[in-house]
Amino acid sequence: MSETRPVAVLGGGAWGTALAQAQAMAGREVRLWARDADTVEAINQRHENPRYLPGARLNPAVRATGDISAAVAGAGVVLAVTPAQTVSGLCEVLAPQVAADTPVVLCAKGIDAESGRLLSDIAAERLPRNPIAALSGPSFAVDVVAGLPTAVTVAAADVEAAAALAALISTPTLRCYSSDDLAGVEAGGALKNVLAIAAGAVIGAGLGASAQAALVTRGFVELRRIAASFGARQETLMGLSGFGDLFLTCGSGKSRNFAYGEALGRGAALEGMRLAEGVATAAIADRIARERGIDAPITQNVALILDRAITVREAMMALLSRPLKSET
Ligand SMILES: NC(=O)C1=CN([C@@H]2O[C@H](COP(=O)(O)OP(=O)(O)OC[C@H]3O[C@@H](n4cnc5c(N)ncnc54)[C@H](OP(=O)(O)O)[C@@H]3O)[C@@H](O)[C@H]2O)C=CC1
Ligand SMILES: O=C(CO)COP(=O)(O)O
Repeated sequence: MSETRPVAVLGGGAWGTALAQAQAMAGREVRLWARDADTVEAINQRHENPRYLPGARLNPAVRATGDISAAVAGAGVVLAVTPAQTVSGLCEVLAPQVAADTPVVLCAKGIDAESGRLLSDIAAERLPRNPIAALSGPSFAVDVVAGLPTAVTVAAADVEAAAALAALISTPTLRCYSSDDLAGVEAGGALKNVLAIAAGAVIGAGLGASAQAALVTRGFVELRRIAASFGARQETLMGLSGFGDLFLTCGSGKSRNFAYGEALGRGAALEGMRLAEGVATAAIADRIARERGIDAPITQNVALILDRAITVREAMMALLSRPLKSET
């Protein structure tokens, strides 16, 4: 793995653009693949991505292309940054284009809805010759694109590969810790989105900050149960990609998931709102919890709210009236 080879970023949305910007600001050669021709043009000609990060000025070293093979040719690392439910298809497209030894770092936060598997499982199947890693942690694209500091975790099954990748991707403002708990890092990042919807819904429905804190805390217990069923280690879930990201997204309207939940709670129209990853994850996490016999009532109620089977207030009443037990 050489530090002089370009970084390929696949996905011209908010997070792909922000990660490309972070790499460019650290002096690295960056090739950003976006499928939308207007986005490619805006980035190359005007150094901006008005559709996904309006107002952000991009480093001219971020070069975009609509040709995925050109983006990944000779790259030292590939960052895959399209939404979770597109990762399987992206890996299929990538397989014949990418060199066998090039690490592919998954940056989406979700669980594959069709199979109920973690994205790294899907990627390892589609790209059997490539080292697979995941990047997750508290990091709003709008913060990272502006060069504001944060820290995330880069995980891979092999501890040395994870450390080498973390060093490769780290920048002076994006500090990358490493972990060999791939399942823990991925599951924490995916499941916190469901709780961010719940937290936003509570605020939107006017149920107050105390309810928000209680719900997020009990939701974190569920997150840890469901993540454990994927093989996650508990200490990973207490770190940046678990608690850290939960803390960020469950308390800020800058979170797309929180904003989605908040609109739901207010009874506002959801049309025109951008995809919140937690919507798909709530349904699949609820299904997984049932199949595996895991008690996850908050996840279940978020899925019901998203299905319009129950209102936010009804969900809260249902949660409050469950049989009392000691806290675990
Ligand atoms: N936004 C954030 O702050 C953060 C997001 N993430 C995660 O990163 C992932 C991506 O999120 P984000 O960048 O915000 O999403 P956006 O909605 O901002 O952008 C999604 C991008 O993916 C592209 N895309 C969608 N489907 C496909 C496809 N099938 N093939 C190729 N490209 C596709 C879209 O292209 P087009 O414009 O043509 O539709 C768009 O460029 C999510 O899993 C999210 O949870 C993680 C950390 C921070
Ligand atoms: O994952 C994120 C920040 O770490 C972004 O969260 P949202 O997708 O809810 O905006």
